[in-house]
Amino acid sequence: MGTPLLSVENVTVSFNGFNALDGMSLHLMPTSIRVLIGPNGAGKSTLLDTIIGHVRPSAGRVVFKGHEITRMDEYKIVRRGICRKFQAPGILDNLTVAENLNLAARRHRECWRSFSVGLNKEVRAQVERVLTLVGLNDRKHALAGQLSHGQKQWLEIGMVVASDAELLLLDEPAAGMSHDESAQTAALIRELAKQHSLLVIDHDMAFVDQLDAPVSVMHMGRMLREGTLEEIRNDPQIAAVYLGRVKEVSVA
Ligand SMILES: Nc1ncnc2c1ncn2[C@@H]1O[C@H](COP(=O)(O)OP(=O)(O)OP(=O)(O)O)[C@@H](O)[C@H]1O
Repeated sequence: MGTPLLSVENVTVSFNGFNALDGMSLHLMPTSIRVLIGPNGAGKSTLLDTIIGHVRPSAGRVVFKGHEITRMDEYKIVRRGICRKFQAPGILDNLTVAENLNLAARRHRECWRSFSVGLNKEVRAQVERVLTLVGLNDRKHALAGQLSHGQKQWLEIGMVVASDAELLLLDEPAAGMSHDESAQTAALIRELAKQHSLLVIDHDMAFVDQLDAPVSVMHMGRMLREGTLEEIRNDPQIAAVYLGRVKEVSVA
């Protein structure tokens, strides 16, 4: 087994004495997808917040590409190659699709090389590559505000990719999408996993099934179980932690 891209080791996060994460551990290999599920309040968002440096753990460590990033400032973690996409799109409605991608690609590169001669050419090439990847080539001159809900989500995923993030943290990327849009989003995530790693929170088991990836189940701030979706579905302990929501886990 190779070296993980990301290791979360025994992390504890407390809010006023309550442990939202309580000795949580998770390892993610390069170019892989991991789905994170768990009942409400299990600590999934807090885990993503901790990885990106938004909340500080009181114990444990987070290691990314061999370097400890625990308690590092959020902007430094982003520069190192981790990017989080929230459920609500954070795109600029009055700019075109290409302009939004251009901003994302440029912002990251200018942090590193303000005086680079080849910057414009490099940014343009990156924008073209991402437009194709997220399937928005024919919408590149459209205002982002005029896109459908699904297209907005793909644009935002594209912005994360344009910023050269190696690890993408996605929070319910297919929420509110039609059946077809969900399927396209799952295909996009599988395509992205050829070059990136993705940690995806989702509650929609039909969507999780399409991702065809290992599933980690969180409960009360820790890892309860890891396995295939099939193994998770057939595990009585997992059905028990979901209480009334057993059906959601067991039905495709
Ligand atoms: N800033 C905060 N201050 C106090 N408590 C918090 C804070 N953030 C989260 N919590 C608590 O920590 C626990 C874990 O919350 P978290 O949002 O990480 O769970 P989750 O698994 O993402 O849940 P959901 O699926 O409902 O989004 C919850 O009990 C929540 O109320």
